[in-house]
Amino acid sequence: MNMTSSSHHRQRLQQTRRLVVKIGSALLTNDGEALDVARIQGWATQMAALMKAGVEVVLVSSGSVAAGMAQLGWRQRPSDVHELQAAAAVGQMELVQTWEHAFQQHGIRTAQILLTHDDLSNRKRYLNARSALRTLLDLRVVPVINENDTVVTDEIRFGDNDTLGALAANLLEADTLILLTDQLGLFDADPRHHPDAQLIEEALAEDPKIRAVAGGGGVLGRGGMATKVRAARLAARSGAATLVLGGREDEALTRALAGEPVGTLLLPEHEPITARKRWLAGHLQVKGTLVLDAGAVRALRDAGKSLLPVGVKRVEGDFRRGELVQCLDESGERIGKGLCNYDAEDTRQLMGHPSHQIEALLGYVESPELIHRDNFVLI
Ligand SMILES: Nc1ncnc2c1ncn2[C@@H]1O[C@H](COP(=O)(O)OP(=O)(O)O)[C@@H](O)[C@H]1O
Ligand SMILES: N[C@@H](CCC(=O)OP(=O)(O)O)C(=O)O
Repeated sequence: MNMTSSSHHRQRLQQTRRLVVKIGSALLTNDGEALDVARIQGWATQMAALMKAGVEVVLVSSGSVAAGMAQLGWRQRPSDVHELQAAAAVGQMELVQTWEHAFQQHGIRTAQILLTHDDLSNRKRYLNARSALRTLLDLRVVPVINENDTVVTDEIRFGDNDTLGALAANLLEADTLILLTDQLGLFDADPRHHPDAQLIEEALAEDPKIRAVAGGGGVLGRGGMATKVRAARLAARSGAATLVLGGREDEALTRALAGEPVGTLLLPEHEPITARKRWLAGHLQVKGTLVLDAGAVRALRDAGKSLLPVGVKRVEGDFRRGELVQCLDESGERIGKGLCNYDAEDTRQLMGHPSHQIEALLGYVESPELIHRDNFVLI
């Protein structure tokens, strides 16, 4: 196994700013019993504490089919897709109410987001989802994401919210994806069938040996470790580390983000910044244009610096904070692209001004730079 020095990599979990937590069906419903409300409250308490410490939290919650089955008194997961969809529709109501109630105890609101994989491969819907989710995070609301089971057939058959968790991590450039599950992590063989299997503490998400040990899941969720390992590879594209973590352990989330050696950490091959830049270069569509003066072009191209508002001469397009913009020199040649820390209107107000005037011009300061160098790629 491609083991790496444990403590060093665990530290990156302590630095998590934006976290996606995905919780599987088996865990949420205590292996198919009704929703485990006490545990849900426990996880909400841990997430609320993380939010108070400044971490942005996005939740991907499975469990609609399993909760619906319990409510309808079905003991066996039906194979008929329409019955699965009916169970999901019933269960989703209880699921979101339970999360809303659990977070309410901490003065935090939640929002229901139902997505399909198709939504995230369609450019326009992808950007819509991204903007809505970013706005919710700005409002300190916890998005509770699940698949839109009524309109899909493949996903509901294969039950794969692990992938949805990874896509959410890509979409929001999260630094950490936690897959909470019913095992302590990824083992070198399925512990349900091999009681002496050993927990893998750390590996590269791309390691082929990791793929080989990951088997399918139980009867409720079904994705198993195979979809978790694939999700870790997807999340690694945008630089996120994935932690497969036992959700039944006390304070599992709190301990993991304090850097304790719990669960299996699946790391991106490239440093987060390099991975994010590669992903930025290939995966996002530009929403606007900044025309830069010669000094700013030199700072970005030759000195690898961040872009400051003072070096911007013109702003085109209508983009939101955090969206991708391209940077051109005054002759129209493309210099690069990056994520802009201010929306188009604010950027227009700031252009040409030194950063110490930002507060006076806008009444707030998001950051002194318009585009941080970690979020910029040269073309
Ligand atoms: N190498 C492995 N290590 C740990 N669990 C494994 C492994 N291979 C298969 N599994 C199975 O994956 C299951 C978890 O996946 P799944 O049932 O889909 O859960 P979830 O609902 O959390 O997504 C475990 O209960 C276990 O039986
Ligand atoms: N939308 C389905 C997703 C099922 C699913 O992915 O389950 P899991 O493998 O337990 O995360 C549900 O909520 O039941």
